Amino acid sequence: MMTTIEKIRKCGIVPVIALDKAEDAVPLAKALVAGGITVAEVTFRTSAAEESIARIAKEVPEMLVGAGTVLTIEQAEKAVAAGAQFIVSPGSDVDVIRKAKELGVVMLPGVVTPTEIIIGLKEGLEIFKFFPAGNYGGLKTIKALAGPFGQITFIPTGGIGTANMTEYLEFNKIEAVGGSWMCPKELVNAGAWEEITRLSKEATDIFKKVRPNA
Ligand SMILES: O=C(O)C(=O)C[C@H](O)[C@H](O)COP(=O)(O)O
Repeated sequence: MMTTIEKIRKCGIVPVIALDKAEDAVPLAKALVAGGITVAEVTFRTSAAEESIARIAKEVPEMLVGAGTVLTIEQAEKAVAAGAQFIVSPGSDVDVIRKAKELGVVMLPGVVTPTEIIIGLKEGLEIFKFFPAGNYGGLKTIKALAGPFGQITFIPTGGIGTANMTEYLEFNKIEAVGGSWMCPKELVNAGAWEEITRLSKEATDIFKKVRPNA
């Protein structure tokens, strides 16, 4: 069986999902899967997050579902109880990192500075979300961080899309790229599932071109 990280690596793309209605969770997950995306980060930015994670975990078993924007240990507990298999946070909080470990799920805390990376390393982590990637220097900054921190890898998120995902994926210290471009809120709220599948397929086609052996 593949581990959570192996699944993320194989998919190469982590869609960041914000759902206003839990009823949209399963159709959205199926639209992503139809376009080849088998990972989803459902953000705790909306109150529908918990129920959305539960529905995807139950009804779309081929999807690896995780929770995003997890800022507190309570959210981490709720996410994992609902079925989240990984936890993403925009930043690094030691309590949340430890809670994820205790709950036995992968934790991907957000970092942009060496100090934040050192905090994560101390907690035994090796994979970090680099967020918001575009605003903090993108690939150039990731390459600079990879110098002193040769043992770690990144999932950059923020400001990534079809136009620049290739340059990120060409760097071997990048596990996958994250973003919301294939499932923007307007399309989700409009129930534009076919368009989301089309955008997902476009992204997975680019990923496969850069990493044909993933
Ligand atoms: O909610 C979180 O925890 C986040 O980290 C934010 C998202 O990852 C970014 O908003 C995605 O960035 P875009 O693809 O530029 O929309």
